Amino acid sequence: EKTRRRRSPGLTQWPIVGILPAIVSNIHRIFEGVTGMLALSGLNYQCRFWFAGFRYFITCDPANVRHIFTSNFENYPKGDVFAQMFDILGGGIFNSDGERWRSQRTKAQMLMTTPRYRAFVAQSSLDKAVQSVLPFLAHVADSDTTCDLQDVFTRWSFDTTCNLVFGVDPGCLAIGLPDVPFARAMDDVLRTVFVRHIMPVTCWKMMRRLDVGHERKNAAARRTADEFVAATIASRRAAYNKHRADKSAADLLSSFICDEEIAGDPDADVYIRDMTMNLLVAGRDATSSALSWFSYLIATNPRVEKKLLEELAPIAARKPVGPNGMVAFEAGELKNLLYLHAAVCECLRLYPSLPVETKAVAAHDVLPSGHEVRPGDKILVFNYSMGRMKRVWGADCREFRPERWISEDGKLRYVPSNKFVAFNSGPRTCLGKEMVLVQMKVTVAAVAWNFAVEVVPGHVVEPKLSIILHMKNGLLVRVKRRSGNPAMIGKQQ
Ligand code: HEM
Repeated sequence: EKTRRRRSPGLTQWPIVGILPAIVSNIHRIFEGVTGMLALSGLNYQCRFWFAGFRYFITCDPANVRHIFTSNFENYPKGDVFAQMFDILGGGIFNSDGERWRSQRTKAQMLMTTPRYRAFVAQSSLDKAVQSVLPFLAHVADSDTTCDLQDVFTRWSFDTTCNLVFGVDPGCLAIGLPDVPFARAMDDVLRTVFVRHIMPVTCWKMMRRLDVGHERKNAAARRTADEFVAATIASRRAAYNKHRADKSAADLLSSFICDEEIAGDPDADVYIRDMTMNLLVAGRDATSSALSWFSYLIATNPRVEKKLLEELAPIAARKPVGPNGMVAFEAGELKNLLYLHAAVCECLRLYPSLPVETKAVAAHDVLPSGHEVRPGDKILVFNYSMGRMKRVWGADCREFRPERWISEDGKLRYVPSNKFVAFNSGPRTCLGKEMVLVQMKVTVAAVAWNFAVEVVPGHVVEPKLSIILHMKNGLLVRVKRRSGNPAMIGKQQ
């Protein structure tokens, strides 16, 4: 086992410096490198950086995931270093542990599961598909040019998330693709967070103090982002104070402002700032990553595309064709489509938007795999690798095969969340999961039904080195309008 580990095609282990040289030389393919290493080392890998005095435990073992995220949840907080790296999130839900996290989660969950909010998500997803996504792609198709679909979905996601969280659509996905300072500021902030992940803490803190490099850009970006959020909160509060009786707005900011418990908090504005900023960060990049990988997978798997269109055909046949010759589907119409649901899950299994999750260790513990962890250790759960383990998903684990989610009797197969980790597992499971599934289904169904998407030949699609699983070179595609005739299923015009 030791010899195999040392010769791992993933990352080689050296005396004293451990896998550090391998990480540095494989940084461009770190996700695949770690996956190869975990496959050879039995799903878990412990490495020590003796000279730096800290230890990492890397895992994609479902038994350990259950233990860390659920059974012994209290022992594995996010930790202080996480909160320092993500300082943009303030004291919000992502950055908090213990009671502060629990109370925010309860509040956010309560507001995000009301029938009114669900209806708002469903309607705004449809509106955005009809008013922005389809017209934009029609423009690209008619002008016979290429476009970066990842950029399209990042803009879509920013507009959609801003609308759901702040009740404002900044219009990033307008034809002409305008520059939106708030969106650019958020990109700069998240780039800095990634750099902080791979740089020693003392080093980036020093750069922050000296206001140089990424940290300088980050400080300016944070000012832009904070000003936008503060101004939006102030104007909504003013509007609420003026028309106190009107509580019709369904966006989350309005719900926070109307909430009497929050209003009684002397730090209500800080609470609302942190909460909305966290939801914005949570929603924006994860959803755009998922939509980009889904489009890539559909474009390169004609068999799956055909089955998806066959499932949509009976619904499309009952619907009137829009004035622009296109058809969009409502969330309620897509809710029970099994193959569509399976394809979305299968995409997130192979391309989880958060490829890695980090946890701290509060007290000494022995994991189900037998490995010991101690306070000060850092745990890295490799969601990306979990979907690529034969021991977990079988010999065809690298294939995009939605059928694996469907049982022999044609029902959705139950898969535990410690094996399908895209939305996290246990008490910190993603709060946006149901909402994202609605948004994704409405968007991908509209795109797939109306357009054939082809990746530009020679364009290299590979993961970017980032905390979010974006594509390094974007997703350069050509789109062609399809006939609205279901008989044309799967055929490009
Ligand atoms: C495809 C899209 C998405 C994926 C794959 C995803 C996945 C995840 C994952 C893996 C976590 C755990 C992160 C961690 O603990 O570090 C998480 C947490 C969370 N997600 Fe999502 N997410 C998505 C979209 C959204 C959206 C649109 C929202 C709402 C606007 C949202 C709200 C949250 C919140 C509030 C948490 C924190 C939960 C907690 O700590 O208790 N997510 N999500």
